[in-house]
Amino acid sequence: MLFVKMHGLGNDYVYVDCTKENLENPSKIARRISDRHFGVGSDGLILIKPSDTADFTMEMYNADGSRGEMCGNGIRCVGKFVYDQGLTEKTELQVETLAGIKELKLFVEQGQVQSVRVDMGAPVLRAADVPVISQKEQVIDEPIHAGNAVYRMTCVSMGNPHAVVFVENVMDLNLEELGPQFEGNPCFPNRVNTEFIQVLDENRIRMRVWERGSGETFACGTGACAAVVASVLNGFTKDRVTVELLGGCLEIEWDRKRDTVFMTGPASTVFHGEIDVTKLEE
Ligand SMILES: N[C@@H](CCC[C@H](N)C(=O)O)C(=O)O
Repeated sequence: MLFVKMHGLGNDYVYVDCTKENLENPSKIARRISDRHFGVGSDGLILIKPSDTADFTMEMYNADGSRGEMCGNGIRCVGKFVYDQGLTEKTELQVETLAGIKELKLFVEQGQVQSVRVDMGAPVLRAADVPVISQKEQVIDEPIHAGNAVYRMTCVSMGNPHAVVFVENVMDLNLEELGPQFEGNPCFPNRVNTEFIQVLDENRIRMRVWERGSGETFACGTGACAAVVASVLNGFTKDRVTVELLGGCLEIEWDRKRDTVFMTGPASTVFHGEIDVTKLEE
């Protein structure tokens, strides 16, 4: 299998051109290839496929082999991938995902993709649609028990489910312990991605993330969008916010008039490789 290892702010995936390759059992390959000791090492696997309704389809798998409906950092890399590989010459693209068709704009200078802006669509707040089990119509600043403590969360779907939790200092948290307590909490029927947010000022937040199916990652694009929506709803920030993640910064804007969220950030290639997937051990 030919692949390209890419990352968006350190949120790294193995990308496969499935307009050419045919992968059987991608969920199993995702688990094996993501292993950082016995595989390539990544937060998951992303397949680029043809689409009947858009320019391409993005199919994403977490490191545990589960399917993600959407991936913000991944979709920027898909834009760079199809442009760099000559699968398209377009700099404005539509990519089909399980969370609908997303529009990408590639900023290219001297043939190099510098950054990608994605229209991530409208945030979904209705609890049943996130999904999160609650008596409330929307979960905004509501309590949740995790471990021995009570946290307050705001739940947002960006096509995939997110719980956003505001804390004093994100660097003080033990995410290996805390993250799974949110991810596996019975109030989230589809599990959840959890963003821990420290508000720096009304234009800037700092975030660490525990991703459903992959654990702590260096960045999460859908998570950064959910975090900004939650920050606005809780009165902490304006609509345009710089999100500081472990791997760098994303610019997020919640356009309230059009009710859509724009995400802008980089996409990087690490290396090209070839692997015999039948020899990967689990
Ligand atoms: N890293 C991603 C999100 C990947 C999917 C997520 N773990 C899920 O299962 O929903 C991003 O950049 O958005």
